[in-house]
Amino acid sequence: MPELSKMRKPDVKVVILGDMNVGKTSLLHRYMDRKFKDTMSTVGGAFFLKQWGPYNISIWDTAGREQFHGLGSMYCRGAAAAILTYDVTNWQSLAELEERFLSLTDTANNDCIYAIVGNKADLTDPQAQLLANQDGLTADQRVGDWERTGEPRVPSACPTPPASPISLSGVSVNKQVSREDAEALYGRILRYKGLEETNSLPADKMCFETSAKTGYNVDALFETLFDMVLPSVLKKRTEREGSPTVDLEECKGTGKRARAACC
Ligand SMILES: Nc1nc2c(ncn2[C@@H]2O[C@H](COP(=O)(O)OP(=O)(O)OP(=O)(O)O)[C@@H](O)[C@H]2O)c(=O)[nH]1
Ligand SMILES: [Mg+2]
Repeated sequence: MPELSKMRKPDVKVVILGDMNVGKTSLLHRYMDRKFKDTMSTVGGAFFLKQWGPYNISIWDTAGREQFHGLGSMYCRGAAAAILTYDVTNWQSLAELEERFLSLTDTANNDCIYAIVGNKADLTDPQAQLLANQDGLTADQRVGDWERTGEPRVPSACPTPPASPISLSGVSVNKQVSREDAEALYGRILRYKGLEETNSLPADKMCFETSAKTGYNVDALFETLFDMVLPSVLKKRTEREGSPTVDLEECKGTGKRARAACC
């Protein structure tokens, strides 16, 4: 792990928000460490550093618990992208994004981009679950939300756990939020921000369904966003260095899988 003191200041900031238990920390672990790990409910916030080509991206994980709500706008300050995360099996977690988390992004950059992410797709989507079976995960790693050990949590995914791992033929259980619901929320976010839909990134590109557990769509989420924030990175760097020109080719396709530091 690179020493933080030797690392350059991050060029751009991405923040992940959403209700407790939706899987924000798990998504970050899956992306950064390539693993689905046991998590503890986040206290305050934490950040990860990702090297993306020649740039450093800081990704801020936040706590979904109500008691840390006051810190949210601080974590969003200066963000170039916000990942608004819900749990596809929990309708309330989508509603909370609008009711509780959207206003926190008032401190983000004016040109901040927004992704709406429905996590835990492995619980509802055969394709997302299939990856788990192909991944060579152990039965232990495949256990669901409700069976994990560690700090007790209030399970929001399902009121009652299934008796056995969900079979591919029966995975459409408990899906409470459709893509259309997420896309409709994206439209409302644009309106809240005073943005025209026609001049903004389209909803179908900015709404993702992911599984931190199987890895489904996780790389696509982060890497699509990183590519989208590059103009913001370049603008910031130009402002900082006072350079009138930037080389857009410089940042394409290099070091995409570079290891990142986290703390
Ligand atoms: N089935 C399934 N469970 C998941 C997935 N992602 C996370 N979980 C489980 O959901 C629970 C909460 O995950 P976290 O990543 O800690 O959730 P969080 O959003 O960071 O929660 P806070 O830190 O409290 O805000 C844990 O039991 C995870 O194992 C997923 O993609 N699929
Ligand atoms: Mg967390």
